[in-house]
Amino acid sequence: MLLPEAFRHRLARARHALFMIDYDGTLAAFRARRDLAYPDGGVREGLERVIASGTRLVVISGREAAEVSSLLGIAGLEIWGCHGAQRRTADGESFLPSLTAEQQNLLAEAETRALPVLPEGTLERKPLSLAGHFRSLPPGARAEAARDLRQAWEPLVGDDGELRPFDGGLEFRFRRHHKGRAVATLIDEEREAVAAYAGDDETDEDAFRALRPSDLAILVAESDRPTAASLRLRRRDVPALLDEWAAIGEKRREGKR
Ligand SMILES: O=P(O)(O)OC[C@H]1O[C@H](O[C@H]2O[C@H](CO)[C@@H](O)[C@H](O)[C@H]2O)[C@H](O)[C@@H](O)[C@@H]1O
Repeated sequence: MLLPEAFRHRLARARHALFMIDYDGTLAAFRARRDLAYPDGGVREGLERVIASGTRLVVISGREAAEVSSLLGIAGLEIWGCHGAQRRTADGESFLPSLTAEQQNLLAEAETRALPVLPEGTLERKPLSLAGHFRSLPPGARAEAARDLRQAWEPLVGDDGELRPFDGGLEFRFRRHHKGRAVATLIDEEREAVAAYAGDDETDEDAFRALRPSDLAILVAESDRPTAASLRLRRRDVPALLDEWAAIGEKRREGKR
């Protein structure tokens, strides 16, 4: 059993369940080619089983939702992309907040500053942010690219724009778009639900901190590190975690019949 016993009991008795989970580094291994980061074995089946067991399952990713959707290829999956600012419903309808003219100018300026310092093909343009990726660079060039990009973007940091490191890169984003906000919104929509969030990265710490004390924050990591999560699992444990969660829901459903 991977879930703490007290949480298992709460989940077994819950009338509503909410499971929020990150994509890269949690459901899929990191790859130098972002378009090839397909889910690990057993993940698709596990997610489908969780949904069928009656849980509201939401994937919350730094990527645009459509990318996660095409990598996962699961019909009827709710995905909140762009660090949770973009909402894609289970029906595939997508809602993206618009940027102000000032924000659009800031993003354009960030792109202008990034292009001369980043090797070709390492800047990812997203609807609400820009991410510089260092994973595909030779080890010796990574620190240099990270330093140069930080220096290029630092003058743009202010009340609105911020720099956030993530596993393998650095992102220029807007402060109000973060996973903690998405989690707070979902919990507000599902006040009665027993909830959990699982993720691996620095950006997932925002999500952990937005949970209620009775919810479960799961860090997916190979070794310990400072975190707001109370449980740590390895990525290879994730399919079993999904199965365990689904089995509890299935039992709850059988009990209701
Ligand atoms: O919030 P997540 O679902 O964890 O997304 C975080 C970022 O994931 C992607 O980048 C990461 O995965 C790539 C594929 O394995 C890898 O090449 C890169 O080094 C990783 O940082 C995605 O490209 C970003 O937009 C997401 O913010």
